[in-house]
Amino acid sequence: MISIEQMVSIMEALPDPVFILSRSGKYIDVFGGRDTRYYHSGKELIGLRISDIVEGEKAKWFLEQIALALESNKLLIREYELHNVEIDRALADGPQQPIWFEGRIQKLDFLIDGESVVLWVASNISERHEMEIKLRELSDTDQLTGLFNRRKLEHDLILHYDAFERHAVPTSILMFDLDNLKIVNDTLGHYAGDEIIMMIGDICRSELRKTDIACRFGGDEFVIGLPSIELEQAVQFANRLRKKVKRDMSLLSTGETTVSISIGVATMEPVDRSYEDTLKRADGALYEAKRCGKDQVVAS
Ligand SMILES: Nc1nc2c(ncn2[C@@H]2O[C@H](COP(=O)(O)OP(=O)(O)OP(=O)(O)O)[C@@H](O)[C@H]2O)c(=O)[nH]1
Repeated sequence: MISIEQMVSIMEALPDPVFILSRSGKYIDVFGGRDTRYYHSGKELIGLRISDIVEGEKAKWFLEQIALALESNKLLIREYELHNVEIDRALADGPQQPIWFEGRIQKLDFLIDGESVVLWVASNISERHEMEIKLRELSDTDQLTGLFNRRKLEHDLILHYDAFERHAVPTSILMFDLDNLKIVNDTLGHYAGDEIIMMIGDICRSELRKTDIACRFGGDEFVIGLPSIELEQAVQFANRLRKKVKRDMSLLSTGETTVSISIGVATMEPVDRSYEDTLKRADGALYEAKRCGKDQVVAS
């Protein structure tokens, strides 16, 4: 049979900190979580309220979660970030970097000082969180250029088409293809061709806003989504990009071969049933740009 003293000792040995919190956000007690590589000691918090130690919006969020766990009477699982600089108290030794926590919040079936209480287990999941971000980036990224891949482009264009349908804010789409890459590959080798494709990635990054979506669509074909940009502005941007590519490529030693880009431009229109219709028009315009002699912009 486990004695009361042993039970307290077990509680203190729990690997993750366990908080007993009242409905009004008072720290009634804290157990466990003593490894300072992962946690700060929470003992200093006992007797304080959440609103005494974190700023308004964050405190409100914690109180909402407590209320939800109390009302649902079910285990509530929430992920959140906390940095010790956000906490208005000197906490004993612990991680200096922000910590991602998984909070497991469960109603307790007794009152303390007339208030309902929850048990809140806060597990440090920072490593897992970082790994998830890396995996997401990898699954969204083209390896050679570091631009987005087609999967991510399609995902984002679906959202932009929804915004267009709801608020009539169009996204313009540029589809472009390198001119004469095959000759570079055939004369200077595949690595020289790869270098050119990578340079296109760098140029896109230098020319685009944070909200733009640049994607390697496949092979030597690229697509750029320009949210909130009308056709005329998109054509101007496309010409700037085309000239920049030509200038940068002229500095390479590709012999007789001139590498440039041909661009098709289209903007979401009410006749479009999905982003794919806009993309098809950009593709048609790109075909025209190639047919008319390459190194040019055609709008659909
Ligand atoms: N080095 C390299 N070449 C690639 C890659 N992906 C596609 N290519 C090449 O890009 C070329 C694409 O074919 P085309 O578009 O017909 O060739 P192009 O010389 O650019 O022709 P135009 O578009 O008519 O100017 C092919 O030779 C592919 O092998 C890549 O990742 N690396």
